[in-house]
Parts: sequence; C-alpha cells; structure tokens
Amino acid sequence: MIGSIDSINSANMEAKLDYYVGLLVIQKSISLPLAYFEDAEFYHHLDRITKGGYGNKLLSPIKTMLGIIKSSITMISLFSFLWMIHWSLGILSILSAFPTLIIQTKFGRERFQLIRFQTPAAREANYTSALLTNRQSAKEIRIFNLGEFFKERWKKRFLLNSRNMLKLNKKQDIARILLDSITALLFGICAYIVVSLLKVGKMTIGEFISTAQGIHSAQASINGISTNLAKIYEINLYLIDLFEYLEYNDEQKFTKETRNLFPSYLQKGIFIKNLSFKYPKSNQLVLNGITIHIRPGEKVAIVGDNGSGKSTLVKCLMGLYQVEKGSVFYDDIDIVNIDNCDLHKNMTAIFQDFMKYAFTVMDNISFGDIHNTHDFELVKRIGIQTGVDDFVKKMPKDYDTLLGKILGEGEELSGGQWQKIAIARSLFRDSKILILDEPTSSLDPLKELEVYEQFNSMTNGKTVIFISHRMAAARMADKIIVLKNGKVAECGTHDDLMFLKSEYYQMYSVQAKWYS
Ligand SMILES: Nc1ncnc2c1ncn2[C@@H]1O[C@H](COP(=O)(O)OP(=O)(O)OP(=O)(O)O)[C@@H](O)[C@H]1O
Repeated sequence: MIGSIDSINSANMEAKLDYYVGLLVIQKSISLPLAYFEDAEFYHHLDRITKGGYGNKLLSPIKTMLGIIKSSITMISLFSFLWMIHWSLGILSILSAFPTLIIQTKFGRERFQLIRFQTPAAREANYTSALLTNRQSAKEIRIFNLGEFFKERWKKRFLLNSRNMLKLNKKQDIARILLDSITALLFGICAYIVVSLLKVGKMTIGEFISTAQGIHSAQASINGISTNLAKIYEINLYLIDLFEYLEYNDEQKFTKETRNLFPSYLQKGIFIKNLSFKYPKSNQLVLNGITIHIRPGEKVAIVGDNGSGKSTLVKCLMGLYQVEKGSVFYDDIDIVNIDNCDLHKNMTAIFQDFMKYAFTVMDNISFGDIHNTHDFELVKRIGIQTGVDDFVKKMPKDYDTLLGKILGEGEELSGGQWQKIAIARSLFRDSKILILDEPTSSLDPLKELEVYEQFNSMTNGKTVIFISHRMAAARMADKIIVLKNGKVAECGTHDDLMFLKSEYYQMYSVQAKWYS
C-alpha cells in the first residue's frame, strides 16, 4: 500500500515540477535579450536542459537521498552484527563500496560530458529530421530531390551519437562485471573466515547461515549506497546546467536615478550618435559611426545595398541589441536608461521575416496590442484601411477564420496577403514610432503605392522609419538615409540626393530604367 501511495505521490510531484520548472525556463527565455538568440551555444544549452523532463531530474536526488538513508540503516545494523561475529567480516563487507563509488562517479561524469559534446550533432539530427517532416521545407525537398540526401545526413549524425553512447554503456557494463568480481572475491574471503570459525566450533550452523546472508545483504546495501551517491553526483551536473540557464542575465540594470520611461511626448526626436555595432561573437563592425537625427513625426526611408546594415540599425533603434559604441537618444534620454517594456510599448515594427501565426485573422491582427485583443471594431477598421478586409470578407468565418494548416483546416494566404496582415498588426497598436523593414516586398507595385499612401494618412503625426529597396517608395519620405558598408553615405530629401548625383541617384536611375 505504501509503495502505491509513494508512486502516486512521486508522479504527482514530478508533474508539478515539470510544470513549474518548465514555466521558469519559458519565463527566462521570454526575458532574455535578443543577443542570446544569435548564439548557437545558447540553443545547445536550451536543448540539453529541456531533454528528459525536469520533474524526474529534480526529484531524483531527493528519492536517491532517501534510498541512501534507508540503505545506511540496514548497513549499520548488518555491520554491527558482522562485527560482533568477527571484526574482519564487517571491514571486508564494506570494502567493495569504494571501487563502486569511484567507477560509477567516473561513468556519470563521462555520460554527462558525452551528452554535452553530442548536443550539436543531436540538434543537427533533429533539425534535419524536422526538415524532412515539416510543411515549409516539403516543397524544396521535393523539387531539389533533397530527401535522400537529408535522410543520409540524419542517419550519420544519429548513428554516430548512438554508437558513442553504446560504447560508453559497454565500458560501464565491463566495469560493472569487474565490480561484481571484486564483490564476489570479498564475499569469498568472508566465506573462508566464516567456514574457519565454523570448523573450530566458534559458530553454530544457524549462525553460519545468518552470517552468510548478512555479508551478502551488507555488500548489497553498501554497493547501493555507492551507486546512489554516484547518481546524485551525475544528476547534480545536469542540475547545475539547468540553474546556469536560469541564471542567465536578463535584466536591464537600472539605478533609481537612471531608470526612465519613454518620453510621453517626443519633442526633439531620435538622436543616433556615433553608433557602432558588432554582432555577438563577430569581429566585423556592421554599423560604423552612424550619426542621424530623426524629427518627431518625420517619415524616414533607409535604403542601401544588401548587407549594408539597414535592419541592424533599426534593431538597435528598438533596443533589441546593446550597442558597441555611441548611443541612441529619445529626446534627451539614452536608450540604455529606458525601461525595455515601456520602450516597446511606444513603438511597433514589422520585420522582413514577420510571423505568420497559425491562429485566426482576428488574432493575427490584434496581437499588435495584446491589451486590446477583443476590439473587433478596431480590427475591422484597420483591416479595411490595409486591404485585409477585401480578402477576409470572402472567407467562411470572416475575421474568425483560422489561417494556415498547422492547427486545423485553415485558409491559406498568399505572400502578399500575409504581408498585409502583418502591416495591419503593426498599425493596430497606437504607437508613436512605426518601424517597417521592407513591409511591401511581396506586394504588387500598384498595391505597394496604395499601401504607402495609406501609411501616410494613417500615420499622420507618427514617426515612421521604413527600409525599402524600392526607390519609388523611398521617394515619398521626408528624409532618405543611404547606408553603405555600415556608414551613412548620404542623407537628405529625394531632391537633395538626386542633385548630388551619387549613390541614391544611381539606385533611383537604375530602377527608373526598369519601368521606362
Ligand atoms: N544575427 C546576425 N549575426 C551576425 N551577423 C549578422 C546577423 N544579422 C546580420 N548580420 C550581418 O550584418 C550585416 C548587415 O546585415 P543587415 O541585415 O543589417 O543588412 P541589410 O542592409 O538589412 O540587408 P538586406 O537589404 O539584405 O536586408 C550583414 O553582413 C550580415 O551578414
């Protein structure tokens, strides 16, 4: 009965720990700066700690500890009994504990190190397997006949890892045979002593049998204690890994004097002062000494070649990365002193790789302002303004239609339609600053023009910074910033830059030629 109750309790505690620690890990992942997500080592770490269930790992040392206490009581009783028969029996029955402890601890450490070492290959195997089984890659896999190739790659990584683990298990089994031989040898010596005692009449047959059983049980208890101690050591290595993750530094460190909210009314604008930036673990300066002033309510276009640093610049403006040198000021407040939550409350953005949430249209738009997710009137109004309404009203459940096929039989959208949904999401929040990283690349030219005209009327009074490769769109901006190799090459209005006859002029003229 107690065994059953114990097992129900353990299952209950494990489930609670799975939930609670899972929540801590999610909470930590949400609060970590974006820079962590640029680092493969971070993903390896996350992969290691999420494997195998938290409940089991956290409960295991406690259960093992209780097991050690139980075995210790048995062990002390048997040791005293054997000592009374003959002092050497007590000593010999505990001798096997030491090699067991040393060998099991060694293998525990080796297993942990092997798992750590194998994580990149294991992640690659999982990634390759996901490529073979998810919808996004299904098209290319078939068109480029990549299936067999990826399958072989997966096999190689998977088999290499399992072979190494099997090798370690084999070594551990051989060591276990050695340990059993030591135990048997010690038992043999004890048996010799007991038989000698029996021979000289210092022991009755009854005592002989109970002593032999005592030696056997004492050895089993002491080996159990050693194995459990080694197990605690091994689990401890995993737990350190888990706690190291939970201790990643996620907070902006403010003092009372330095913590600021975003200015309630932007008066002077955004000042980017001598900004330089490198990605973590990279030596290359992606932004190099950028100085720009953006006035409140100004519409600014950032243009430039691929890789010139446009997206990186807007990410720095949003405080997603800590800059290397220089800073960004909103009015007179340095971005590093603005509370991150408040900063993000006051700006909205669409990125090139915007999210396509496999939820309803209503969700996809209202996620733009999580405090306002039930405001259907606003969703509908933004839907009409951005052209989303044109295709949504033809759908079976209107704004409650599920999108994508991941969570059910939802509606499929075209690239341009998804992009309109993302634009609607960004406009749903009434924020002072709007950042658009190539928001119209999937739209046809007429629709693109329409979207920009709508943007102008809908974002009246707001500061808009947009990245575009289309010079016709950039032309509408109050100010155009041309980036080249991480530096500001030119800055001014369309007319100013055309007059300069330099970078912008070149880009504009080339594109104008396509259309003429
Ligand atoms: N997460 C990252 N980690 C390391 N380097 C990066 C990362 N993202 C971008 N880079 C590098 O930074 C440079 C600038 O990239 P960025 O995306 O800012 O350019 P971009 O001007 O927006 O380009 P595009 O027009 O192609 O979108 C590139 O050389 C790129 O390789």
